[in-house]
Amino acid sequence: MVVTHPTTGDQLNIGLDVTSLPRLRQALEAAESSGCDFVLAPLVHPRYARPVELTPSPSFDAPHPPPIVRSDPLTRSDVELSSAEWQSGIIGKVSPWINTASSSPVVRAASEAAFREEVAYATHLGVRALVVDAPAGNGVRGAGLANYGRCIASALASGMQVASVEPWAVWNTVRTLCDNHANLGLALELSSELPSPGALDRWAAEAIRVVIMPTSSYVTNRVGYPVLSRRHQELIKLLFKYRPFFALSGRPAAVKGGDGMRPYVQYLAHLFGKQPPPSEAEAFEGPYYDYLQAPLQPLADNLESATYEVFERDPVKYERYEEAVRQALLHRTSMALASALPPDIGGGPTPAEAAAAAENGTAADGTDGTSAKDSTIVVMVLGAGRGPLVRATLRASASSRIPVRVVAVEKNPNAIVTLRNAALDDPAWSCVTVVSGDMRCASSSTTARADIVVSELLGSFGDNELSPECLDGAAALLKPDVISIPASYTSYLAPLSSARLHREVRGLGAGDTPFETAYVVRIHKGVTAAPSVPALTFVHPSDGGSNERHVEAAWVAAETNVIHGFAGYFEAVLFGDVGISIRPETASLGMFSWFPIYFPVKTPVLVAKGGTVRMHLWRRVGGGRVWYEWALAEPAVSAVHNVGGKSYSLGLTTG
Ligand SMILES: C[S@@+](CC[C@H](N)C(=O)[O-])C[C@H]1O[C@@H](n2cnc3c(N)ncnc32)[C@H](O)[C@@H]1O
Repeated sequence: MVVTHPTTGDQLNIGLDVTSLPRLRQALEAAESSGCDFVLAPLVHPRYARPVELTPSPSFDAPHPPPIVRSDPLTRSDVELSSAEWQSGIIGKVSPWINTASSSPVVRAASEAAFREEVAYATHLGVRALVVDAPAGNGVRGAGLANYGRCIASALASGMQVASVEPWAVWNTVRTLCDNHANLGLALELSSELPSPGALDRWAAEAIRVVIMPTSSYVTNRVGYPVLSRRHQELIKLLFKYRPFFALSGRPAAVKGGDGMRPYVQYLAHLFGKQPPPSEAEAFEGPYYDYLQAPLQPLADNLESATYEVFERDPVKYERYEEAVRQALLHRTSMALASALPPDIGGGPTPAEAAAAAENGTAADGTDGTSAKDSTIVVMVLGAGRGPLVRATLRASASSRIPVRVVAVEKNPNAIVTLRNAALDDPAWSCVTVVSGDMRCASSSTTARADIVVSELLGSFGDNELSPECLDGAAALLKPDVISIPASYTSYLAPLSSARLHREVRGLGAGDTPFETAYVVRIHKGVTAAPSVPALTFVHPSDGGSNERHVEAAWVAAETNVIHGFAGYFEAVLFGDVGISIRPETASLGMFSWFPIYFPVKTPVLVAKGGTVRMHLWRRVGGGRVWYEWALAEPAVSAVHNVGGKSYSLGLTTG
C-alpha cells in the first residue's frame, strides 16, 4: 500500500530490502501487511551463483564472453507474479557475488556474463529498477572501476533503470563513464552515523532513486518505539522532496508498535504525513523544478497577459516597492521643506511633520504652503506593465498622505490597453497619466519630469533585462536630483554542481549553442559548491559611464564536487534599507517572481574540497545588443563561452 500524504495526496513508496526470498508471493504479501508497497529483492537466488570455473572469458578484452551454458533454470519462473506485480512490486538486486570490477580476469569475465544475464532477465520481467552493489576493495579505482562503469553503461543502453550503491567519488566516476545517463540513479545507504551537512547536500543534489534504511539507523525512544535522531529526521525530510523509494533493511529490534518492520514503516509514514503542505511559493515553483527557460526579454519582446498575471501574484515584491516609494516620498518631502527653510534654521522637519504638512497644504514649520500644489511630487513608473507598481505608488501616497502625480510609461501596446482602462475606471487613478512608448524617447510625449522614478526591469541576474540601458536612455525624463527605485542592483555568482541541469542543456541540441546560453531555472537537483559572491553592480541614476563590465570571481569549494556551471542571482536596493533579493543567503522570503539564472560550462570540471574555483564573466554591449561571455580559470581553463554573443544575446531594439 503506497503511503499517501493526508492533505496533499502526495505519495511515498516504502519497501523492504530482503536478502533472500524463497517464496516471492508470500514476501510481497508480508511486505504489504507491514504497510509496504514493494520489495527490494535479488532476482537470482544465491544458490544459483554461477561457479567461476564454468565461465572463464578467454581474455580481458574479449568483447563477447561465451554465454553461460546450463540446463537448470537460472531462477524462479516469471509466472510466480503477474507482470503488473513485477512492475510495481519488485526492485531487483544484482547478485552480490558479481564483481565486474575484479582484478582477476576470470572472475571479471564470469561476473560480466552473469551480470548480462541478470540485466536481461530484469528487463524481461519489467521490474522498476535494478540495484547494483558498489565495487569493493581494489575495484574502486583504475581498470576495475572502468570495467564496472562500462558494464553499467551497457545495462543502461538496454533500457534498464540502474541504481548503484556508491561512495561519492566512485559514483561520480561511474556517472561520468555512463555519460550522465538519465536512467542511472543512486541507491543511498544510511547508517547511524551521518556525514557532514555539506556532504549530505552534495548527495541530495544527485539522482537518488533508492534510500536503504537499516533498522540500526533508528533509535528506540523512551516509550519503546523506533524513531530517528533529529539529524536523521532532517535528512529524511530533505529526501522526501525527491521522492525516492525507501527500502528498510536489517532485522527488526524488540520495539513497540507491532510485529516485524511495521513500526519502522509507520514511523516513516508518520514523518511523511507531518510534512507541511507546500507554501504558496513552493506550490508555484513545483512545476518549474529543473525546467530550463529562456530568460524573458521585455525590451525586445512584448510580454503576454499571462506573464504579467504571474508577476502580479507575487505577495512580496509589490509590498517592498510600496514601502520603498513611501519612504522615498517622505524623504523627498522633508528634503523639499528643509530647503525651503531659511538657512539659519537648522534641522529640517521629521518625516511625520513633512507628511502632515503636505496633507494640510502648509510647510512643516507652519509657513504658508501655497506652493505645495505646484510642487506635487511626480512619480514616474517606467515599464509600468499592467500597472501593479502604479497601484503600489498610489497606496504609498495614501498611507504617507503625500499627494503625487503619476506618469506611467510603457512600450507594450497591449499593456497600454490595461493601463488606459484602469485610468478610466478607477477613481484612484485620476492623478495618473499613461504614456505609450519607449522610455528612451518618451521625453517628447510628456513635459513631466520625475522626482521619483520607479522601475522593475530586473532579470534573474539583475541587469539581464537591460535595466541599465533603459534607465540611462530615460535620463531626459528625470529631474537632476531624481530618486531612483531601485537605487542599485548587484548580481551574484556561485559555482553550481548539477548533473541534472547539464544533461538538460545537452538535450537541447548538438553543438556549442546550448552551452553558450544562459537559462532561467528553479534549481532543484543542484548544489552550490560555495556561497555566492558579488559580480556586476549598477547604480541609478548612473554617471553615464559604460555599462560594460568584467568580474573575476573566486570561491573555495566546501566539498569535492563537479562544477557544471554557475548559478546567478541578484540583490536590489530599492530605497534606504528596503530591498529585494533572490540570493540564497539573503533571499526575500516568499518572493517568487524570479528563479536563478544558470550559466553552463561545456565541460564539467572536478574541484577538490578546499580547492579554488575561479571564473571570468564579461558584460558586453555593441551593435544594438548586450551579451555575456564567461570562462573558467580554475581548476581548469575553459574556452570563452559565447564569444561576441554568437549563441545568446539580448536585443536593445523594442519589439
Ligand atoms: C518585468 S516587466 C514589469 C512590469 C510591471 N512593472 C510589473 O511589475 O508587473 C517590465 C515592463 O517594462 C516594459 N519595458 C521594457 N523596456 C521598456 C522601455 N524601454 N520602455 C518602456 N517600457 C519598457 C515591458 O514592456 C514590461 O511591461
